[in-house]
Amino acid sequence: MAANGEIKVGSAAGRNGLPKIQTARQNGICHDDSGPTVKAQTIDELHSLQKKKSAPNTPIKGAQAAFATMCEEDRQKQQLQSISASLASLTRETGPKVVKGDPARKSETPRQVSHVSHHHYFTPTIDVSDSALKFTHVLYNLSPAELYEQAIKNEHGSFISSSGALATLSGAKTGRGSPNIEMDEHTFMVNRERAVDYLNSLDKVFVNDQFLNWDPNNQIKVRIVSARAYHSLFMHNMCIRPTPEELENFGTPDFTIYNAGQFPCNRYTHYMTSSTSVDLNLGRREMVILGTQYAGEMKKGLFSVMHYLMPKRQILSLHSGCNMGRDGDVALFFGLSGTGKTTLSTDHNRFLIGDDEHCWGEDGVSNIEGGCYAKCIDLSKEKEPDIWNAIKFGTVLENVVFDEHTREVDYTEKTVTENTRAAYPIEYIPNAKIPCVGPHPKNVILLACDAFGVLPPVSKLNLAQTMYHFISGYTALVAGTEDGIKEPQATFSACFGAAFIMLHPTKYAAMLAAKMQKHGATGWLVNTGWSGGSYGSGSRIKLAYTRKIIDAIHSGSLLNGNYRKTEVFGLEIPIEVEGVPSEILDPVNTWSNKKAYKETLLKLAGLFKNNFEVFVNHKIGKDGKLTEEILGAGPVF
Ligand SMILES: Nc1ncnc2c1ncn2[C@@H]1O[C@H](COP(=O)(O)OP(=O)(O)O)[C@@H](O)[C@H]1O
Ligand SMILES: C=C(OP(=O)(O)O)C(=O)O
Ligand SMILES: [Ca+2]
Ligand SMILES: [Mn+2]
Repeated sequence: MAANGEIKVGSAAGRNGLPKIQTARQNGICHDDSGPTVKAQTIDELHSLQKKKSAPNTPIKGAQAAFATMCEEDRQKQQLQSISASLASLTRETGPKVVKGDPARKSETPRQVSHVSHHHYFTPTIDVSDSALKFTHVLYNLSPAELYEQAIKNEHGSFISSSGALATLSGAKTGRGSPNIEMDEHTFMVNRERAVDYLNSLDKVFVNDQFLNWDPNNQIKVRIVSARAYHSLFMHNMCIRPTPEELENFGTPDFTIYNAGQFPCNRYTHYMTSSTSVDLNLGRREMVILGTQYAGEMKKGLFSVMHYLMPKRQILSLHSGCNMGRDGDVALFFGLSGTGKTTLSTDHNRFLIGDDEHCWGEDGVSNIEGGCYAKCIDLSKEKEPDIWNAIKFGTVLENVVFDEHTREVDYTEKTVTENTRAAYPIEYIPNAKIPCVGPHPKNVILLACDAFGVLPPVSKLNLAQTMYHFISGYTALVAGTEDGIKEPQATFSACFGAAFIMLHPTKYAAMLAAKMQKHGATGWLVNTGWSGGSYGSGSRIKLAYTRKIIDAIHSGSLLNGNYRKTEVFGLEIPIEVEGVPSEILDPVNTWSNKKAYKETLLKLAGLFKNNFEVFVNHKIGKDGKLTEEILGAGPVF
């Protein structure tokens, strides 16, 4: 019998097969079977015992507890002042009265308020409007578990999937628009005030203080103020997560996002053509989101900021995935959305540095982000096991459809959108390279999903060709027409990221050329799109084949193979690649209608030529000869 009166469940089964319960006795008094008494007088106290205090909210350390408490109070005060300043509207000097914690957890609020007012900080003063008297509770850098609870309690369409991910809906917008950068200051301020007033009107806002860029010398501090737990968890996953110590010394952010995505912009405001607006102000180091809850806006908005800040330091910002082999060979994967950056950089045989946004500086490459944002449409465990396994507790799963009872996700479902996504911390990929930095790239792979089906599955590029295709930034998506007939639609997006670049495309191209030359990197063009015909008659190149091609690039075996040149685009294509049927390496072989092939090839060549027209009068870097070569590196017909 247990001395303290606990209940023991006996191993001997009773007559009905269930374990026999031995009720403990003390001093001959039979106790009830509710177990040891807890040190609580009320149910609230009992609940409070459940939770152990932890960093970063109360980092009280050992014998220095008293001292640490004082520092902690000061630190909290400073932090709240900083957040209040972030939320200040333009008509007031300070922001709302911010309080840490969830207003729903009533027991916390008075303690926090009295604790802070002791420091003469939360004494309400009559200000210009009633809104200034209002408290806004700040949920500061909550953990994924806390954010799950907030989302499930308060946000419609939030559920736990069978694998433990947080399934959410982004609302009416399920994809990205393009951000406004060239609007006037006044209009920005109108939108900023609208977003800030909206956020201040809420009982609680989420604040994330995090970092961007794994290169410690070029890291920036970002603050994200948002109204939804979904947005807070998304950024928790996508940005670099500070340690408790780093958070303690965070100070003032370098850049702040105000995400008021549930609230529309005012369409009577100058420049506003819809109720959606994503505005970047580099001078104020702020971004304002109104009218769209698509979380990708935040990540790509910050990426634009990096495209401005990094080149000023001679660091090239890249819209690319990046991984590294066991021998330290680094590859970059450029490409527009859906071309395979995330899929192909997530490679079980290599170390993942990042799937989407990188910097290339003096010492090598660094990932800007702390997480990945994978497309989930038609995701399969067999073809993409690492991404599949990353969809677990902590991961945000956007706009997917699942069984209402089992919460099993059907990744083939496009009912909400085709752009279903998973956002997870990079360490959810087993072979992530932490810290996410690596040496200078050896291979620069340009990905195009050519739905016309005329680009070869792989071509080796010289430097001029690499620049030509980098500046062109081609891919072809499949868009539905009014008739419902789907046909390929060419997209050209300079530097594979026209929406994010802040300088003229040739500036980034010149930097890339210089770095590739200096470090002896080889350029490749890989078509992850159609083979055997355009969309409709041909089919998408098997992922398994593309992986074999990529393997051959990494290993160096493709560099030393035999090549021949294609007509029109003048691309060097290999005669053979291990594990890939040789006949598919030249697309003409895969088309049964050779005339249709030639017509389609010339059609695409024409689109390339038209697109490049705007660049013909630009010099690329200081090298006049390279500029000439680049202009000659396009299709000839
Ligand atoms: N041959 C292929 N190569 C790369 N991706 C392919 C291929 N065939 C099909 N896919 C699919 O195309 C999508 C590529 O998307 P993703 O890797 O997220 O692109 P990005 O990161 O460039 O936006 C994935 O859903 C992937 O499964
Ligand atoms: C987040 C995005 O990036 P990608 O599709 O390149 O992964 C996006 O385009 O919305
Ligand atoms: Ca993209
Ligand atoms: Mn991606």
